[in-house]
Amino acid sequence: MSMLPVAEAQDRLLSRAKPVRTIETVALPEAEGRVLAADVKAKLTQPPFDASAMDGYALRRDDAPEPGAKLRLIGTSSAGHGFEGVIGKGETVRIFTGAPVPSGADSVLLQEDTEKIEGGICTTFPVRLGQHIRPRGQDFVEGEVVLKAGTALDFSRLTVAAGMNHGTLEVWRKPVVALLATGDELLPPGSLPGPAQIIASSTFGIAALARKAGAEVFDLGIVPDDKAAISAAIGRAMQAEVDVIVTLGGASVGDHDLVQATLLGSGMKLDFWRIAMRPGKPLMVGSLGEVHVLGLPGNPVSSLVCGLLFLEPLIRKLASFPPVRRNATVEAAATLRANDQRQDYVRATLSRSSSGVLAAKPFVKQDSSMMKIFAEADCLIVRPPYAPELRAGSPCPVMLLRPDLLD
Ligand SMILES: Nc1nc2c(c(=O)[nH]1)N[C@H]1C(S)=C(S)[C@@H](COP(=O)(O)OP(=O)(O)OC[C@H]3O[C@@H](n4cnc5c(N)ncnc54)[C@H](O)[C@@H]3O)O[C@H]1N2
Ligand code: MOO
Repeated sequence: MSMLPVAEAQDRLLSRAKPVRTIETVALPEAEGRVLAADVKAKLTQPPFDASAMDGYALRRDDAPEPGAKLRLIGTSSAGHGFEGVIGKGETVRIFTGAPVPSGADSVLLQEDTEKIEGGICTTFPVRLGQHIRPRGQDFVEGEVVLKAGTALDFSRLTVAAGMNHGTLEVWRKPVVALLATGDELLPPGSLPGPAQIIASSTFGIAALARKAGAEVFDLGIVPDDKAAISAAIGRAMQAEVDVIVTLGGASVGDHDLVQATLLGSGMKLDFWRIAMRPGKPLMVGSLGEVHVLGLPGNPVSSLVCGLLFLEPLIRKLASFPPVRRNATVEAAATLRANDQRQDYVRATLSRSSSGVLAAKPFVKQDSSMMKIFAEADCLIVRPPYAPELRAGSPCPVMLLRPDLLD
């Protein structure tokens, strides 16, 4: 039985994937995690006026070059309430952080560097010309392109977008991923399973992966191993104009594995089926018109590993995000035996040795139905096809399951 190498399967899937190019206008709070579809120009200049950077006194530097200068207090400028007059020779205005610098002033002296005297202040520190003033437009000026199309919107980009006075932003539509769990034995969590029934779990992990990668999830629920039921669910996904259909289970060769046959009957073009990997061998990839179809194996760990290797990169490409960098090299904490023809993804924990080196320790049992071990794992040790024995202490390639949690 011929099996496609993992890298070739990934390339074939991704080379066909085109980023979604429908524009949506969304309110700023909904724009987090989205990708800009157009350049964003500043609608105003920031700061809109020369502003004080400190609480203190606005003055003319020539009036107080050295400590001991006495200045007459003629008013106050606070944020939102500027001083309308002009500062003349020997005069000062009380000023607060963010307040407009009054006309005539060219510097701000910290209040800590002054002493109050009758009718004004006496300086206790030399003044440098222009100190503690933020010039108008120091941040950005009206019409300036501050965020470019293609930028992913996170906390700092949303802040500057708001600061530029944008209440809405134009972003690419999220790819929509339909999820369908198949199997007579499956029940949703919270149900009372009968003797031959189990809980459908992998939908939740795949949905979480898909959302984190930038997709909107359309849950088609659970259908029995029945061609008409599978076909009807696929029809609902097509009608909803989803970008990707993901099926869970029924991908292998058993009498009840009907997913591929049903999809072919619905007009699916099969791209490939069966990958030289463990777990996840029965993965199937095809297309229904423009819609990508991924048939994931039923075993939860197999589904999730296929999700990490195929679904996540697909969604990120459709959503205009760069791939997640999950690959790292650590040390093997145990000796790993020589591999066969399938690329092995070995569940392992990571821990730091006393010398600070990260080492991956494989779980003894690697059955692809075992969710608990997968939840405890930090990484997958990647064992290429026909890799020779890897001795404990050797460099060891891994795929990180939670790359953002690694320091
Ligand atoms: N004769 C062969 N048998 C099998 C082969 C093979 O090559 N020849 N491949 C094996 C491999 S590898 C895998 S992986 C499994 C995958 O098979 P299916 O995709 O057809 O999965 P199912 O049979 O539907 O289910 C497998 C297992 O997983 C449970 N399951 C299904 N869906 C869910 C779900 N949504 N959440 C949790 N658990 C689920 C299901 O009850 C089964 O226990 O095939 C091997 N067989
Ligand atoms: O390839 Mo299967 O995914 O080993 O259990």
